[in-house]
Amino acid sequence: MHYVSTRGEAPVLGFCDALLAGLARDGGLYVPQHWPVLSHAQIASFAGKSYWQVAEAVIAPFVGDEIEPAPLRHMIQEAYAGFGHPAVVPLVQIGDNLFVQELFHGPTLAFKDVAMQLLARLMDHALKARNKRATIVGATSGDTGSAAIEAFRGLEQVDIVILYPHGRVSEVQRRQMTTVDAPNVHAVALEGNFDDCQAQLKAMFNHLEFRDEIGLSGVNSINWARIVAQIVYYFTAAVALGAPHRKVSFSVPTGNFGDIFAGYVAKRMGLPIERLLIATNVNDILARTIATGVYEARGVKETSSPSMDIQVSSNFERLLFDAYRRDAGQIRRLMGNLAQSGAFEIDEGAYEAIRSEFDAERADEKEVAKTIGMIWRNAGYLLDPHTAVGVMAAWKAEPDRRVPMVVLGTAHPAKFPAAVKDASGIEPKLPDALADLYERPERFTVLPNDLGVLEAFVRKHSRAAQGAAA
Ligand SMILES: Cc1ncc(COP(=O)(O)O)c(C=O)c1O
Ligand SMILES: N[C@@H](CCOP(=O)(O)O)C(=O)O
Repeated sequence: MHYVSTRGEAPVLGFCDALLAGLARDGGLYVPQHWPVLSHAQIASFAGKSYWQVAEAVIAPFVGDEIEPAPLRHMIQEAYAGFGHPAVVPLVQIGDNLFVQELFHGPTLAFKDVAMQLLARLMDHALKARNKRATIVGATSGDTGSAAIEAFRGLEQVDIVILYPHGRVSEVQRRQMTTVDAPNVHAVALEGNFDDCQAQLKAMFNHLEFRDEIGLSGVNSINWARIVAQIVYYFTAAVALGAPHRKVSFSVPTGNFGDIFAGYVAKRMGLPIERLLIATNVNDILARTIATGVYEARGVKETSSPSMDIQVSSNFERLLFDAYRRDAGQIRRLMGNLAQSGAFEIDEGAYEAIRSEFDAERADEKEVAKTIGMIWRNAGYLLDPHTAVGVMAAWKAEPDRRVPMVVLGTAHPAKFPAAVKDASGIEPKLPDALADLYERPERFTVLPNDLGVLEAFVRKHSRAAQGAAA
């Protein structure tokens, strides 16, 4: 399998090089040259299989012959062995034809662990095979950062710097990033919002000299391998509910568009998904885009679902690339408009292609609180605010739910205890492994939203830049 950039001006790479590259050198995102398709019989055969078996079948076509089957299997098995539920990502019914897929049984209690636990193993494998070191820089609104730090801490081949928006993540999220005592981990509280963190990260990738000097790699969903690992749970959920003989819809709490894009890929691979519902909080750029065809960034508002307080949704570029029939020139034009004027308009044919696959709904702060309270009272189930956005969107989009609707449960309620308690009266408890989180000492550096300062910090902590032997 080969990977091409959505902007068409970067080298075509194999899986491991795309994995280590993160963002393409032309500023675009890597996507596979074609979508692999699984047969009806193959999808049907997933029924009753363990999570790692389905993961192996779904992920292997994207890896091709770049990693031998035995080590790939071993990495997948190891990645999910530590999850706190035997089903890894169990389904829970919370209403008529309404389910939550709990993606938060990994070590940092958010769906990011599902991909990050595998990504760290894949990167370590690829770096060792090349006898190389990498410096990972990640941008986070809270969950990617903690999952990445947990997955990469102590790894000999990598140094990791995580940029999070100062004062705009929950206390649990912050402590998960700042209390890890490992010499290769560096948490930076950036004076700005998540979009600033992501913009600085992309600026580092686009500064090619710096990128090469530090061996820059990425763990955000701009990295194709993140998306690959997230495709798997669409298959396990749908098959548990009767696929491929029956269609299933998904409501996905959305920010950077990575998680729902994984659902789109699952559909391209042959999974019978009826609708993909983009669920946004009041930072609703994607809901507005689906309604009007105009993608227009506005100021970010702080909400009780901080991980979705995002305006520029990186992975939407991957969808546009498909919707424009893979015309990279069109993507360069749209991204140029976005950089220049903060907006672009999607042409009619591409807009129709997007509308044929996606719906979108938005939930405001009152609706999120109401949803958490109602589901607690009616189903005895505690939602985190991000998942609550997904449930409210599902109610709005499909009140009668002809087909089963799976809401992706993207975080454990204990990551956002204040918001959950306000809405339900219940204070969710952290699992035992994190019970002393509030007592652990914190270690982080506050830095201004300034590329030069950030690059100097990263360079100082990069063993690759200092020429340390791998
Ligand atoms: C808890 C939670 N829910 C939803 C999202 C949105 O996912 P995505 O950015 O893949 O759209 C995020 C962050 O990415 C998150 O951390
Ligand atoms: N919500 C995310 C934002 C970054 O998203 P990613 O999927 O591109 O890593 C977070 O929690 O950091």
